[in-house]
Amino acid sequence: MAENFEPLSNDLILRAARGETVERPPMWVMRQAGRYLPEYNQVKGGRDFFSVCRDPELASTITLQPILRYPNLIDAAIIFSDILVIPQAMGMTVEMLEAKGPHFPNPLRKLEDLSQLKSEVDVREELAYVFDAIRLTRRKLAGRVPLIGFVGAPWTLMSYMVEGGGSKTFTFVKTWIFKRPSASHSLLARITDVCVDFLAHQVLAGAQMLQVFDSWAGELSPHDFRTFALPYIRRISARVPVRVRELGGEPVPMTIFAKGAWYALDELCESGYQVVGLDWTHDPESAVAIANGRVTLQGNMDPNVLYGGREAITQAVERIARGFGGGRKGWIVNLGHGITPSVDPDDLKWFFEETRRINEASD
Ligand SMILES: Cc1c2[nH]c(c1CCC(=O)O)Cc1[nH]c(c(CCC(=O)O)c1C)Cc1[nH]c(c(CCC(=O)O)c1C)Cc1[nH]c(c(C)c1CCC(=O)O)C2
Repeated sequence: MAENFEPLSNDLILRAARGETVERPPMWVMRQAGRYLPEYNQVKGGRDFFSVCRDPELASTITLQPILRYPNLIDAAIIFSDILVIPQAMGMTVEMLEAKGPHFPNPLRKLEDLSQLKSEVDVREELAYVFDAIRLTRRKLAGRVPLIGFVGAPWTLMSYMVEGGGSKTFTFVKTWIFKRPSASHSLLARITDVCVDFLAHQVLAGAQMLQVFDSWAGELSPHDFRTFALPYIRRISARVPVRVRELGGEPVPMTIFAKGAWYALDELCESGYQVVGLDWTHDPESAVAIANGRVTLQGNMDPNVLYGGREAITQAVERIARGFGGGRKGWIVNLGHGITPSVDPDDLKWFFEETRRINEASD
């Protein structure tokens, strides 16, 4: 059963996601709890990344850090975790190497490698630590802002599982999809089942909005995106609300962020999500025209503008706010991808303050 938490004092992002006209556009940034924050580095210390994810007390503390540092500027928290907890729950070993990123010692290179995957994944048991972290975070947030849960999209997760980490060429995973399309579809379907169950249980634990990260969508041609990514993205949005109701909960708004899939914006607007995330390769004006009121858009300043200094940030924020038409309807402010580790937290504060100032001036 879902626990009773304090009512929200700020539900701006939920109203914006539902397509309502709001007093100002809500804002948060992807990876807002992370290495650019000295308080994150302090809490993490020398600890292993995934052991921090598995510790609900630490994970909830880190989730709240940006909310406490930027009071009244951020309109949502996102649970501190990682998209790679799913491959782990399915039976794979994933390590986070200092300064190198994720590493799978036994990636899925051959069909036989699939034998390391569990035939049945008990999400409630394997990922109980995420649900505990969500419950604890909701208690600590005490209704300040909604809490976002998330998952990696099947194509992105399959890429990591096959490549064994990040990649520049995606040769191994592309070998899979082009040489073994039918085995690829079965693997994507297995991953999708776990994603659906995981997202639904996050809602039952207290997640008030959900985001699906398809970080490697842009590596596929439009045709291959439609074949190997989009069907599973759609399956998730179709099944999660059904599964949430089955478990006795109420469905929540969902966001799809398919990085690099600018060519698929029209289809993403019809993929069953209330919010579509945009990376910085979109012109806000054209994206608004394509979306044409079907969804709320989220984004999309290039995170690297945060390295350009205050004047550059102000100019970008002004231009983007104009592009989204002032943002009283259909816009959630964010970056076009995650904030990177060397950003000065005061420059992010400037981004938030300038966004607030500009959107209030347009009243
Ligand atoms: C692709 C992906 C991953 N993880 C994630 C994605 C999708 C978003 C995207 O496209 O960037 C999602 C993610 N990872 C993390 C969050 C936490 C919540 C938040 O957004 O604040 C979220 C939402 C924490 C993290 N996940 C990771 C860190 C840094 C690890 C550390 O502290 O040592 C954090 C704070 C590690 C991670 N995890 C992953 C990579 C490639 C890396 C290493 C490189 C990097 O740091 O950017 C996989």
